[in-house]
Amino acid sequence: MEIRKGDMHILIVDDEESIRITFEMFLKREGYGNIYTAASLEEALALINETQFDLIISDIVLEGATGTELLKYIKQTGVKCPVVMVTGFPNLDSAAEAVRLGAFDYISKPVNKETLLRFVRQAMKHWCLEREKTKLQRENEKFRRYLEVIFGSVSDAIITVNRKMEIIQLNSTARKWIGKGGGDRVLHLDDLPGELGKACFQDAARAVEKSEMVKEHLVECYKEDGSPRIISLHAAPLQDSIEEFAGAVIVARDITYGPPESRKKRVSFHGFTGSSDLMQKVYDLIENVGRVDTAVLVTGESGTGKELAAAALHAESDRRERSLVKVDCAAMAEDILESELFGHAKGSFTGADRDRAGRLMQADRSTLFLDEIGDISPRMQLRLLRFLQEKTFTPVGRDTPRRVDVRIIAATNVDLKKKVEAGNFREDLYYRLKVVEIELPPLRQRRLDIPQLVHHFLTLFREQIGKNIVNVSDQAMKFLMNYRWPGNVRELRHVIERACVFADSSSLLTEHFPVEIVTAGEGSRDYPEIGAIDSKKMKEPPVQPARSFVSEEATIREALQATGGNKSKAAKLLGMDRSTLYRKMKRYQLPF
Ligand SMILES: Nc1ncnc2c1ncn2[C@@H]1O[C@H](COP(=O)(O)OP(=O)(O)OP(=O)(O)O)[C@@H](O)[C@H]1O
Repeated sequence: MEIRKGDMHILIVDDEESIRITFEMFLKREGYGNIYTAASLEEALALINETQFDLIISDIVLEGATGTELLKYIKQTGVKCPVVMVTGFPNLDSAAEAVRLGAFDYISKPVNKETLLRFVRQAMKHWCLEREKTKLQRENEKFRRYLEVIFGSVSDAIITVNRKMEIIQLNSTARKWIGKGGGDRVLHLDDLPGELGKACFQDAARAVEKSEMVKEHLVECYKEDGSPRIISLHAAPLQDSIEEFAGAVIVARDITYGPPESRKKRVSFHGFTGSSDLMQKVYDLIENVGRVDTAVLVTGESGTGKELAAAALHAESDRRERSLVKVDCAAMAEDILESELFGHAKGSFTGADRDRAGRLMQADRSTLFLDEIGDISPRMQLRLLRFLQEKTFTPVGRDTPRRVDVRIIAATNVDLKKKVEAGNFREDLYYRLKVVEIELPPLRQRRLDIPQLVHHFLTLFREQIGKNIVNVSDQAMKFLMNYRWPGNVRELRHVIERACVFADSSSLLTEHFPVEIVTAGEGSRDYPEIGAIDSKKMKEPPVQPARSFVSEEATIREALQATGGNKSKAAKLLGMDRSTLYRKMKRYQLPF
């Protein structure tokens, strides 16, 4: 840590003016800057209190005082600065005392220019080294404190031992695991109790004796309360700064997979709302399966959130940077679906006036969501099976196959297994699609989610519609909780939207809900007070005559009539997806 001569602050203390002037001149000519002089001890102390000096040159005999008093003052006050004493005659005792009191060196009078400059150079060299040392010590201390904080705050247990397996350090987690107060008394790794202690000793011994790393050594042990715990141990040899072997460090991580109830419940997940146990399982499954590049079949009644699940699976996967591509298989006739999926060459059929890449191509390196997969024709089933087996497809009207990297997520609300059994769906395709199945539970099986969903949609529509609706009356909420919800969350969403449109106060009241919801609740078992719902005690309510199902065909007919056959408008009016409307029209054999 070099100091430039011109930047230095040097104090000359001498009661003889001629010496002060001579020394100052010698130093200034040599390029040293900021030279201060003091004629007495008092003057010197006053200057020392004001200025941080890099060097003090002081006569050992001052008028009415001594240079050693100056040294004592410097020592007592902790001022850091080398002091060179000038002795009038070579008195070894006073010189020795000066050095004992912390003087850097002493010069005997008479002092010529060369001697003075030589001493100044040496003192400066020493001062620079001192400053460098202090800086390094400060940095080391800072670093040590950081490490201490990290060491103490990590959830892993960390133990360091020396070559003799004596414990050098334990962090707070390690102390906790070892047991109450045990950490203070444990001095040797051999003293650690139980299976964990034994394993730590073995791994540390391997690290120390063979200088080997131990990775992911799994140990099954028990917590103080008797519950099982799985620990993953790592041990590594420790070497000090001169590469000498110093011992080992052991890091132990608790990887026990806690039972689901011990983990925090999620109230929402990728667009889903609901904290019921059934939905927690769905969230966990999506999270785990999302990352694996496998085909997934999402099942569940209409409106349970199958499309949301597909989007969540895509969002959890490494393909998330590219857009999810969706194909609604029920909404299209076979030929159209074929060219939609696989693409076509210009002129391959009437109306094919240009090349079309198709959704599979579009979904390359992404995910293709095939909604209503149960509705595809046998020919499409075969084409899809080939694609899943070979990862290649040939666009309509072309000869050369194309290879793409597409993850398939399919969804259905029909019982595909039954379709397979009835010979209406290929078994081989069924198993290809259903590598993993995610079943979304109907809303009536997770009524605990209803209040959360109601408030979720209330917030959404309040903002969209621009009304200040903040609440739902207890009576209305009870009806909502008692209803069977054949259309599941989608139906609930529409019911809340409709209620928000009708509401003219700050609350949604019974009168704002459709009559079938209010009457369906009558006579059925009441659920407990909203705030006191216990999901475990909740069972399915007695099956109601599903009013909305009884009149469904007629309602759809009416809606189609009212919209002049416009299926998009009819679907909107009915509060269902276009694909759902198509499926239902098929089911009731209504003309397309
Ligand atoms: N748990 C949920 N939380 C919030 N919104 C939900 C939830 N489940 C479904 N929804 C909403 O309900 C509507 C229907 O969901 P979605 O389209 O995913 O259902 P689906 O099972 O695919 O229906 P279908 O079988 O009729 O195609 C959407 O508006 C969706 O955002």
